[in-house]
Amino acid sequence: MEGSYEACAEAAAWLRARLQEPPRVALVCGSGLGALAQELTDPQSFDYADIPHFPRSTVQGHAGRLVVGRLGAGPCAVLQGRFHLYEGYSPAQVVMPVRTLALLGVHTLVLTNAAGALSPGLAPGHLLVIRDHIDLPGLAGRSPLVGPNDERFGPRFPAMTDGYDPALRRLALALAPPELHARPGVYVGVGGPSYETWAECRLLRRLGADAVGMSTVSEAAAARHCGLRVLGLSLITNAAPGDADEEEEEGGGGAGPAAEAAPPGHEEVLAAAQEGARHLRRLLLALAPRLAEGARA
Ligand SMILES: O=P(O)(O)O[C@@H]1C[C@H](O)[C@@H](CO)O1
Ligand SMILES: Nc1nc2[nH]cnc2c(=O)[nH]1
Repeated sequence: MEGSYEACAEAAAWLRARLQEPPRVALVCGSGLGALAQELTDPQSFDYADIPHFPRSTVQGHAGRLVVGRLGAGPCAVLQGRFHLYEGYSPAQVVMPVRTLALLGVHTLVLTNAAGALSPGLAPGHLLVIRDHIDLPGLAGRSPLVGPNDERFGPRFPAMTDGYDPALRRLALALAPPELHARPGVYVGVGGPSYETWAECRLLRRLGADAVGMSTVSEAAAARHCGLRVLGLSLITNAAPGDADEEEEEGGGGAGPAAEAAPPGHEEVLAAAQEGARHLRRLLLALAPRLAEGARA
């Protein structure tokens, strides 16, 4: 039952019976980004604990609440909190809210996250508009699409070359406030919950990733499987470790990696995300009319 079509359909029916208007657009808030829901007017709020079959949020900065209201003129659902593989949830549980919202009639999904910068051009407070992703858990067999395929969600072999909608991406880049220094790039999703080692960061950079995080990729795969349009936004909250460890290894007398930057921590991630959310809220409002347009891809 966990994460099955029937579980998602029951959750969707429960919500439909209580909503003034079913949402057409949905937004998933990353760590510390729950304030994005403050842009909704006429909000109705539901604790995940009350929605049938919804998992529980266990991570600080993820309130565990679904808020449905109007973003601009269009009906929109905001998930204040998501589920991660490192919490012990299965890939199907992680994407259960996305599939539930698809069954409610959502056609466009905005995935936000807090991420570490791998690319030297990115710094805390900057926005990476996701052009493409590397789904490391998925490549290792932990995709929500593994297992018997339920055709009511989508096809056995969905394409992912068009994972992130190019028109929405261009629009986000054009409308982002200058404070966000928005640029397109590649997000790599890892399993977590430990932050990356120096060597892992070096590997991820060589794979072509610009930012690293512990979410988003499973949700994007499930969303495309259901035919949703996806916009992915990574708010950079910290620099992932750089490339400076060789010198220490060789006994070169350098300051060494520990001196280069403080190691990442969740408190720092939350603080930077809350700061950046102010500007992200403006971007969402500007995007609202175009998010509301359109049907499933
Ligand atoms: O849900 P997101 O991807 O925004 O959360 C990031 C990844 C980890 O859950 C946490 C690490 O600080 O923030
Ligand atoms: N994996 C990972 N996730 C993050 N989320 C926010 N910052 C980071 C980071 O540096 N690494």
